Amino acid sequence: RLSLDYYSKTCPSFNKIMQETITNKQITSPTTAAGTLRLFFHDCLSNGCDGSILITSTAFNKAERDADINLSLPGDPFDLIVRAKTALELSCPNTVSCADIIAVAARDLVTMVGGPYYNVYLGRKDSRFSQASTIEGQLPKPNMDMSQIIDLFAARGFSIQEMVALSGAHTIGFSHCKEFSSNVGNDTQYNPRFAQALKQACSDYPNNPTLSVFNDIMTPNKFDNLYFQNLPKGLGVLKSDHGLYNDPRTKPFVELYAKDQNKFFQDFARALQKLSVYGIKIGRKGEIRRRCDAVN
Ligand code: HEM
Ligand SMILES: [Ca+2]
Ligand SMILES: [Ca+2]
Repeated sequence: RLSLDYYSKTCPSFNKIMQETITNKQITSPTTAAGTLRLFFHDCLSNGCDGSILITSTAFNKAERDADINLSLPGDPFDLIVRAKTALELSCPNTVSCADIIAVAARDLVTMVGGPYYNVYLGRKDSRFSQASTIEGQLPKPNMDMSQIIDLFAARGFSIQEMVALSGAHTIGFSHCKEFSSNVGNDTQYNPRFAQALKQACSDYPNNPTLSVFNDIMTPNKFDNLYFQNLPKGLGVLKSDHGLYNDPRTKPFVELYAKDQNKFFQDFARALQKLSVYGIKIGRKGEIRRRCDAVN
């Protein structure tokens, strides 16, 4: 079973090593926080929070991280996990799972950029496989309509309110132009001046696929509720962001979180804590990987 002090005897330096590694990485690469939160979300929704997303492909196996939807995950969070795992293996070999490392890193980074703190229960095991072909349909896409997104979360036990709270993660980080550019011109939900600015920022994106914009133009690096305040003003970036304000099932929660940051923090923390134990493997259902990018 999971517990808060899972490593207190077997790896007493766990907390210290995690904190040092995470702080160093975030200070030198401030985009690590958003990247790690998205990495964690994608790991958990694809076959559970089991580190399956960290495995690299081989000649015989195309792994999850090479599925189309994961190709935009930045390198920094993967690098962070490697650093933490390397340091942990020196102090306490074969003890700490990669799945636990991501869960703690996501929590610490959310807190570090201004968001809420919540407890992360430990003792997850790592998956023994990772296949790109298994994740089709497991992750939301910005062009899905709201019913599809609601159903996708509901199938995993998350309510509409929890889904809206979790989407508040878009208060930090980036989206690449290809994720929204086809909607900007013909979607009236965008604020016209904002649409103009997005078009301009993305004008060269067919030639330059790395072009991207902030998810929250007001406070892109701070975890707060400005994302929800942006939506009624037409300042959402993705079609799915606009959808949250334009669907009667989700709109009341957008309005609630736009008004009340404490409520957003409370609900986000609770929902992310719930997500962080989704589909976990314990006991013999998994292993402690020696390297996070390969099964033992
Ligand atoms: C509700 C449905 C959701 C959809 C359709 C969606 C879609 C996307 C897309 C297309 C991007 C841009 C990625 C890129 O271009 O690099 C993105 C970014 C991001 N998403 Fe979501 N997302 C959803 C929910 C969530 C949830 C629940 C979380 C976490 C709890 C999350 C966390 C993030 C973060 C942190 C980023 C920024 C990543 C970065 O800066 O590297 N998203 N999302
Ligand atoms: Ca997984
Ligand atoms: Ca923000």
